Amino acid sequence: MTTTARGRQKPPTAQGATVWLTGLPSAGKTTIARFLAGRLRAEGHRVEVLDGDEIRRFLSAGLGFSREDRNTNVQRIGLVAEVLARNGVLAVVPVIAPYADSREAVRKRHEASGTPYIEVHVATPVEVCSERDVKGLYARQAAGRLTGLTGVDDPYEPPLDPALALDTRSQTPEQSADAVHAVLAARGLV
Ligand SMILES: Nc1ncnc2c1ncn2[C@@H]1O[C@H](COP(=O)(O)OS(=O)(=O)O)[C@@H](OP(=O)(O)O)[C@H]1O
Ligand SMILES: Nc1ncnc2c1ncn2[C@@H]1O[C@H](COP(=O)(O)OP(=O)(O)O)[C@@H](O)[C@H]1O
Repeated sequence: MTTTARGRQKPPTAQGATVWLTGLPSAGKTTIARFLAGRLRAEGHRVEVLDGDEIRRFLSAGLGFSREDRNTNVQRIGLVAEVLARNGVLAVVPVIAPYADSREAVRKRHEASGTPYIEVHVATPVEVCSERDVKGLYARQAAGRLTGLTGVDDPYEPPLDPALALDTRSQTPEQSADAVHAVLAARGLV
């Protein structure tokens, strides 16, 4: 607590951060984001989950999955996340963000304002993702009804130096979320 000029007690300013969960479709990004957000909220933190699907319905409506459109989508989300995080919110971002240069631009935006940015690679192999196939995208691609699926016939550039890489084959979603929480705790952010 700090004391104001009039002697009133002011709560300490909350420290925000962006946690970006990058990985293939069906890797586990959304599931981990939900578990992590639930735990953080229960601890009293201000949390927003910027879900890729929801963002694409509104903020990024009309964008497709070309390299250019994905970059535009990721930069928009990066801007919103940074604004939230700069103002004390823990912004949790389960978004594929397949290109390293796009992710780097988001990192730089955070660095420019001194806002913590934590990159987590949800490193589920494509074979496991295609078995999970939560939204049926891998089946549609295999049937020739979808092209440009990330990790199959569209690029995914894995992070070279993430704060954390998760092997979701050997963890429950809760364990994966707890591992992300541990990184936040180690950095004094929670
Ligand atoms: N061609 C293609 N490639 C990848 N993903 C596809 C595609 N078409 C639709 N979808 C669905 O779009 C969901 C959101 O994508 P993102 O906004 O996270 O993608 S990106 O970062 O802009 O690349 C993404 O959500 P998740 O499955 O939760 O990752 C997919 O379900
Ligand atoms: N450790 C784990 N972390 C996250 N998801 C997991 C894990 N283990 C199994 N899963 C399952 O994998 C699927 C991932 O789906 P989802 O979170 O929608 O992926 P994405 O958002 O990356 O497309 C869910 O059915 C989830 O229950």
